Amino acid sequence: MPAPVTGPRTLYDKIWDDHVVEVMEDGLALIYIDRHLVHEVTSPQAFEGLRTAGRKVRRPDCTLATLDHNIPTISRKNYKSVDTFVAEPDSRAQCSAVEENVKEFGLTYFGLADRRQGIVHVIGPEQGFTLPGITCVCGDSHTSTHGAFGSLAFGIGTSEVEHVLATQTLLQRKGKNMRITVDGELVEGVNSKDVILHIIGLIGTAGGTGHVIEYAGSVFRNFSMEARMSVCNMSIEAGARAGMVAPDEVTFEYLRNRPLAPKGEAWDRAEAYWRTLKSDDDAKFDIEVKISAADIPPTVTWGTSPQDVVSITGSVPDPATMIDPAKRAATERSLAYMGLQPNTRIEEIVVDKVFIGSCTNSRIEDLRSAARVILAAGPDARVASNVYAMIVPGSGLVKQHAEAEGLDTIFRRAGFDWREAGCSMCLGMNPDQLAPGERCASTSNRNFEGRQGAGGRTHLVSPAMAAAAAMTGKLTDVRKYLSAGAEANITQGTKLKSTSALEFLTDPVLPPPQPQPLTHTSGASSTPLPPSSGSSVPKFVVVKGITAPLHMANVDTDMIIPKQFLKTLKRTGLSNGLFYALRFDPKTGEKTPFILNRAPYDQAKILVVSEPNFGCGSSREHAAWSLNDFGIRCIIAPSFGEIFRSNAMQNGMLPLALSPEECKDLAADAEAGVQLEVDLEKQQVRRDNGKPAIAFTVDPFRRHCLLNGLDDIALTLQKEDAIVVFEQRRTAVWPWLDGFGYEGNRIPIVPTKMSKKTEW
Ligand SMILES: CC(C)[C@H](C(=O)O)[C@@H](O)C(=O)O
Ligand code: SF4
Repeated sequence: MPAPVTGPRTLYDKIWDDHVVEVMEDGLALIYIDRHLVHEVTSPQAFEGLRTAGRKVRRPDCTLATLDHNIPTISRKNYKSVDTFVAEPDSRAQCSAVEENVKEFGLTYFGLADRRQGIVHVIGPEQGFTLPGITCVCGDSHTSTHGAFGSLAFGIGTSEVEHVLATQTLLQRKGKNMRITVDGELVEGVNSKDVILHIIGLIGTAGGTGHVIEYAGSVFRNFSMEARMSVCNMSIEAGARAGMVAPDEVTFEYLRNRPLAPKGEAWDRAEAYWRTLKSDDDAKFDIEVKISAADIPPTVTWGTSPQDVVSITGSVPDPATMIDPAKRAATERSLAYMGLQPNTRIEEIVVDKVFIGSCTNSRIEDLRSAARVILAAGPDARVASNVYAMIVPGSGLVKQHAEAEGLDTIFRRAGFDWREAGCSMCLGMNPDQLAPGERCASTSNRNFEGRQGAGGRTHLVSPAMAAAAAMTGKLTDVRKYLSAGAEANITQGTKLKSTSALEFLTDPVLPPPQPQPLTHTSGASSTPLPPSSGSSVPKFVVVKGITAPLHMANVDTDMIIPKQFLKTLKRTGLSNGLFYALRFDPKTGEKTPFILNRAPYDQAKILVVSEPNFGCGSSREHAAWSLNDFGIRCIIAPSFGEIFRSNAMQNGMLPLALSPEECKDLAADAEAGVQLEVDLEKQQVRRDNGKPAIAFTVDPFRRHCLLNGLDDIALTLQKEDAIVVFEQRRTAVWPWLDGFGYEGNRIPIVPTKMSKKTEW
């Protein structure tokens, strides 16, 4: 077991220590989860798992549900119900499933008729549901956003969602500490989005893997909460499951009087605790990165990974100048997908669409910053004739707030489409999508292939740069709009009212409703579900068979299973969707020569990836499910996206990290038709060509679970006594965390159903 930190501690160490329910022999810990956000894409199978096992939601008072990914962003003026409003049947089924689940399990829910509805990562902070010092999870990778409040917030897969719903805890191994310090003055036109894009460009999409990032230094101290959220949001794009900023006056000011934040004496107590939440002076970080603010330009992405960044004044990179063959091949592939020629000046790239929205940049400040650029361009500024530009506020309340400040008038007058809240074109699970070949300047966080629509091309930018691109029709240096003349335009133009968010946060805070047993009416009932993960985790002892090689770095989960396959209510039937864009020709639907389409690899049981960071990006457990459905039980790679890794193990699969040299060697063998035998019992990879076996080690607890087909929930339920003891202490030390909206809303804790004793 790793020695607990006894000397000076980091912020992460402190929050971790305050949440440990129990530590196992090998250092794995059961940690308590204070806040759980739920949305329609990653929760239906989890609730179904609870239902099948006859379990309840342990802490409805710590759980908040909404709809965000699948919903149309058209006007809700005539909104009556999800059934009539969400036209696409699979999206509708997921939304209806949430509506049934919140009733059946008695959860607080902000539905489409509620102005508090919005993207999970916007509404949590907005309501004061997110607080400093807490642990916060959601079946969504951008849960890292909430770390801006000095909380430990991270994305989880659907099996873990079920685990949290049932037990309010998670089994976790503590990560390492990384600190990124940005000091100095930012140059004009540079904001939080440029800062985080620059950081990802510097450390790479795997730079933070295995670490929790703390953002420190004068730049983050001077940032507003909105700006801190944009930075922490994209920690996952830097490979880190969580990012955080120590809470300070800015944090407290933002939270004071929010509906779900503590009030009165409880606030004073909470604030006193929150003030202790900072890294000690001599705390040890495993990695330190120091950046000078002056070195950060207005930044955009040119390629298909968030690390493909360049200054707005720069040019598209030239693969011919690259020595590393893997890097050269990846760049050539990205440029072909993006339809870009090497050395093209970035400011010459013409866009077709502009999207201002997403959990990165859809808050009031983001909208203000875009509006300011439009005002600076003068009263006659209009969206360029070649561009369709849309603005999608992050929540119904952000929308109302912006309208009260007159921002919608500025946008509409300039020709922007002003929409209702949701994830929208960030990933295009709803009708807001790019057509094949269309190019978009987007304030979202992912520029993966097909992310905003099959064949669509995404350039990630700040809201100010997006507004500038909308007006010129090209990627544009926003500094052009910040001259003295532009300043005069702003002061002479429409007078903006600055309004406090609190004016809109007036809805009463009610305790969660009583659970209501339901007769199912949605797709959830018409499509019978397979048993939950309950006790159905397959054992992994020895897997032997055809091994397919894959020579790609940073294979993201959008690539493993694209968005259109996330609308299922099941955990199975996804093999056709695996690597869909690579396996099927978009025009003819015919199979391509992709490795998994070719015999014998179409029967592969093992996948060997020669390059690092397999499964980065989104938390969709569908990535693991689709590989499993295809028949692949073991993936060998130099490194993995953390959420993917844990999702795979939750499904009885083995994600095996070997050295880059071993992976390259095994991939070359697989190319030559060599079959592998992965023996978890003996911790060996053997090959049938006589080369020596490769030894490996797997975390003892995980190995034990895989060998015996044990599921985490059953194991955790044996820890009921320890969980209750933790909850008693939590109520005594952090009383503001009990009860939805904390005050007078205490509800009895639902006792968890005990299961039969299973061995750890
Ligand atoms: C649908 C969800 C699993 C996913 C995520 O985890 O990130 C989505 O929000 C995304 O941005 O791709
Ligand atoms: S990244 Fe996009 S799709 Fe994912 S939660 Fe944020 S807005 Fe929604």
